[in-house]
Amino acid sequence: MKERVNAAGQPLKYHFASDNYAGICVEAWQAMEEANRGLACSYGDDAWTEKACEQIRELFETDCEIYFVFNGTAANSLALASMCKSYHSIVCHEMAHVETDECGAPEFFSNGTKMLLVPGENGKIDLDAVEHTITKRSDIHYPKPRVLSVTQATELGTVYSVAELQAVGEMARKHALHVHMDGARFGNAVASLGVEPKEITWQAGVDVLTFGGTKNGFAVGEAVVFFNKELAYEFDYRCKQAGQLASKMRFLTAPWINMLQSGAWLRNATQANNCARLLETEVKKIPGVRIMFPSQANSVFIEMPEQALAALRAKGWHFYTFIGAGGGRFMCSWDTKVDEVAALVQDIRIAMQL
Ligand SMILES: Cc1ncc(COP(=O)(O)O)c(C=O)c1O
Ligand SMILES: C[C@H](O)[C@H](N)C(=O)O
Repeated sequence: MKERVNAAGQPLKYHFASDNYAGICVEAWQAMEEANRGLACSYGDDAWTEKACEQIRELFETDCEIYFVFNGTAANSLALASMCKSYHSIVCHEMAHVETDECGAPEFFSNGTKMLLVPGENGKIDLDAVEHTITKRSDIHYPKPRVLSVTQATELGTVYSVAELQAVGEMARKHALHVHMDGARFGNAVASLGVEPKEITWQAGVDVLTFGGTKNGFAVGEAVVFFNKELAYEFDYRCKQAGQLASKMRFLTAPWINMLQSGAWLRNATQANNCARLLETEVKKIPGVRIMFPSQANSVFIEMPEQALAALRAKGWHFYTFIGAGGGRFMCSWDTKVDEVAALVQDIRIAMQL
């Protein structure tokens, strides 16, 4: 494949663009290869899918319903649509992916549910703002709040603590709301907190989790985990109608078995988080740059002058600046290497001296 270069002829460096840029880890690849043996039932009636569900129930230590879809937008949107009616509203952070980066899919798949946005420091919902949003109106003209959505780890690279999530659950119960957790980077949150998955999900009051595989080293695929099994009613039909029921489901689900059994899901997340910690530590030593949010998962948001950002791009570095409140997002993945962090730090140091 021909190497891509920028306008300055520099090879493009995707190492910190997004964890979506990384490839497939060996454990996921081997699992797909192992599943590629002969014939198997389609549409999820295969042995690998059954085993993957068992493995996820074992991980969360509870009986839950699990479905597998191709990506996180589908996982979030279909999960949210199963948690509310079209005349309801979903309360989420103003920088939530379901609001900013899913192109209206949650509203589309729920036939019109309204997103009600709340602020909050470091990408986490402010519960006073949530309560105000939920209670400020009770008239028939206001889209009735029904779901509280949080992202764990957040879009800004922070992580809700167990206590914070318990407070979210209490708020939801107080106002008869369901709790949705966008867990596109759930593994990174578990690795960061060092807790059991159950502590930051059903034990805190989460009803439905979208559990990310894609960013964790899988080829493709997210698990929609219903801890509140009533909300899973006819979810299979919702997936089918949305074009999210994989005919060769075994290739989505086989990796879940190996990744969870081997612990690779947590190793991968830990590697990504550790690289982000190293990046944050080293960048903090450079005069003139500012770390915008506490880096608690696998991304670091760095504020620097525009000409420094331009100098990094001129050297081929590719990164997003449209997430959060400006600055550059530098996202580590399971495949990030320490020497790649060092190379970026060196180029930031040089860019800041121009
Ligand atoms: C916080 C968050 N949620 C969900 C997603 C899922 O998006 P996609 O549909 O691209 O898999 C992403 C994508 O990277 C994300 O960053
Ligand atoms: C922002 C983009 O949609 C993707 N979710 C990412 O985090 O890279």
